[in-house]
Amino acid sequence: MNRDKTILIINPGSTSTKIGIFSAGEMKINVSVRHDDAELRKFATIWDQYDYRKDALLGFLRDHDLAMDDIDAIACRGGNVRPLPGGIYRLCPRMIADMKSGIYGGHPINVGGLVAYDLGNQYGIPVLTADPPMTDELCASARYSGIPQLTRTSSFHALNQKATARRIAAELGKRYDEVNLIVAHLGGGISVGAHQKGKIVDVNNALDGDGPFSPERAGTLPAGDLVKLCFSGDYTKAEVLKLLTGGGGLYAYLGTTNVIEIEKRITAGDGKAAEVFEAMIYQVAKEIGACAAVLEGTVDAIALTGSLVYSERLLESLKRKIAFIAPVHLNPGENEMEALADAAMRYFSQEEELSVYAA
Ligand SMILES: Nc1ncnc2c1ncn2[C@@H]1O[C@H](COP(=O)(O)OP(=O)(O)O)[C@@H](O)[C@H]1O
Ligand SMILES: CCCC(=O)OP(=O)(O)O
Repeated sequence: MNRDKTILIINPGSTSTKIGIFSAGEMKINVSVRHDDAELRKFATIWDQYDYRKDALLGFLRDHDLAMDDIDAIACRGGNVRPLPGGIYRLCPRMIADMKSGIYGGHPINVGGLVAYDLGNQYGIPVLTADPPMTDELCASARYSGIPQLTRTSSFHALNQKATARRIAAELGKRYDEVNLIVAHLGGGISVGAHQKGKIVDVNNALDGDGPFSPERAGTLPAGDLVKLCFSGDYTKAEVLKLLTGGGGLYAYLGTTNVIEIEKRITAGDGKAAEVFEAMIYQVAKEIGACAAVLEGTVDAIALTGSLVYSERLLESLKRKIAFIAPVHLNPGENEMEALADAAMRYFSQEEELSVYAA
């Protein structure tokens, strides 16, 4: 193992930018810069966040007395590229063009990918990603929507889903490809995946109006009513898309994505906040139940991960609804930073070959 490499890890989420430094075989620094709703809402598109997210990164380096010349590689979580097998990829012009096209989704990880790519070019170092969000292992049935014009795709927290699943399998004393797991990533976006013997055979498209609603996303909507809303003349296409991603979910009902703030309101007796928060948990539980059916009832464990897992209120309610399915394992926060560092080290030690991005 090549232990002398220093890796800069960039992980922009919808409500945070996580930045890390992995060096001499361990994670030396791992910080999460939280972004205020008001701050992020100043930007009309995710691309307008380029300078903002880059400044957060360069500010982090300055604060820790680091310079880009100290860095051997950058590892980042994204972005939204065409559906691909899991693995380690080196960001390339085709990936960047696909991120910029917006065809595969518009999430700040694209901006993070571009910031990383530009810095990589400027300093002549590789920029890597691993198990990006479009990692696609869906089974044939999962691709059907109900009309041939629309195909279900996977766009989700693939990196954390896989890393968490491997960790839970190890806790069970088994290999990942020996177990059936349900993993719920509960963060700014929510994804619930059915992992069958090492493959994520079904998962909601966490970005684009599918699955449970989340702090900032609408999740699945009543289709007929959505069509009427689109044609009502009251909304532009961009406004409707914003309702699905960014302006949906807890934000739409309560005006904030900040769950710590929402919990304070609930404790202070805010009945609406309590009802909306409970509705989100209810939808997550339903999605977990659906994954149990996909796995035909053979579920070794359910893993709950993401920052919402720090909420005792959420855990108490969610566990009550799902504990009958399988033992519930908690993994609050995420494993993304370590997973990206591990991938970069596997690249340097040539333990794993780079996957090639399809033309
Ligand atoms: N200690 C905590 N307790 C409850 N909720 C939290 C806590 N910390 C963060 N959150 C909530 O978790 C969500 C962000 O989750 P995170 O996994 O960090 O996602 P993202 O990558 O989307 O930024 C936000 O809604 C935030 O308010
Ligand atoms: C494309 C899915 C990635 C995602 O939704 O990440 P966050 O929940 O961190 O915004």
